[in-house]
Amino acid sequence: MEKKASPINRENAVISIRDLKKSFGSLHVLRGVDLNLYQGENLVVLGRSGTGKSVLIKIISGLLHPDSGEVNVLGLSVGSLSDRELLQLRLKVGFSFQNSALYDSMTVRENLEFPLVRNYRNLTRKEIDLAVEDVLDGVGLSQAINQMPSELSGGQRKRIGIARTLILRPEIMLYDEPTAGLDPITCIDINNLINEVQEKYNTSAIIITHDLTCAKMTGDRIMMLLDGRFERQGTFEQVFDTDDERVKTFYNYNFTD
Ligand SMILES: Nc1ncnc2c1ncn2[C@@H]1O[C@H](COP(=O)(O)OP(=O)(O)OP(=O)(O)O)[C@@H](O)[C@H]1O
Repeated sequence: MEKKASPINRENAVISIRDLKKSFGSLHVLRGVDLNLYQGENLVVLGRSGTGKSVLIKIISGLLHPDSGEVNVLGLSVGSLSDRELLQLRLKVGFSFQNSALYDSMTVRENLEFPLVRNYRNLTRKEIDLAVEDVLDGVGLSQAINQMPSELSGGQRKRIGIARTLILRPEIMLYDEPTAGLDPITCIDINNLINEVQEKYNTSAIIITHDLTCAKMTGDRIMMLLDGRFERQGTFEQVFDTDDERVKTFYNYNFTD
């Protein structure tokens, strides 16, 4: 169940965030967040529902604007980019959505082609086919190429959703609740896939979750959002080795290992 060590370059932070704040009216969601994601690292962001995990990754990908603070992604300050520069950056930062975001009226092949054709207009038919076949093989679903999303299981849809993000060969993957709504065995399959993606595609990743098995299996490092800040971070054991009642409650209600 423990994650095996990955080659991580701690000299190179692909994402660095300093004193990030974000409120919605009187709701102060992020109250001074600091974070470094190192090249090659799987970083798990844990937190109870509503603590601002999704807000954080939306800010990283430029979908939401922070109130204050510095957000640096692949050497670029996200807040100062033009719309065009932001689109270019988003090609390198893959966002794997909670609901897989597949188009129901398209086959698996068409779903995978879509981001490629939209972003790279000069590709040949052969290049597109090869990219689709490669990424499907990468997520272990070559046989599903002509199926419709409605014919797939929840776990398979999740895999195709990840493949659709991977087809653009992002340097960074942002996984929003990758195991939400899946049975425990399928969760383990998806956790293994996240680790395989890290290894095979050399991605750095932020994995947003409140699933502690997912955190333990996929995280090289874990950061826990508590009251709008990262108050605990380290290995799984380090994060939970505490008398802090907020952390103990989270552990006791979640973990059934
Ligand atoms: N665009 C928005 N406008 C107003 N409030 C928002 C907006 N986006 C998020 N919020 C609020 O910010 C808080 C944090 O939301 P967020 O979706 O980041 O939580 P989360 O930690 O991802 O929770 P979950 O695990 O349930 O997805 C919530 O109270 C939410 O209602």
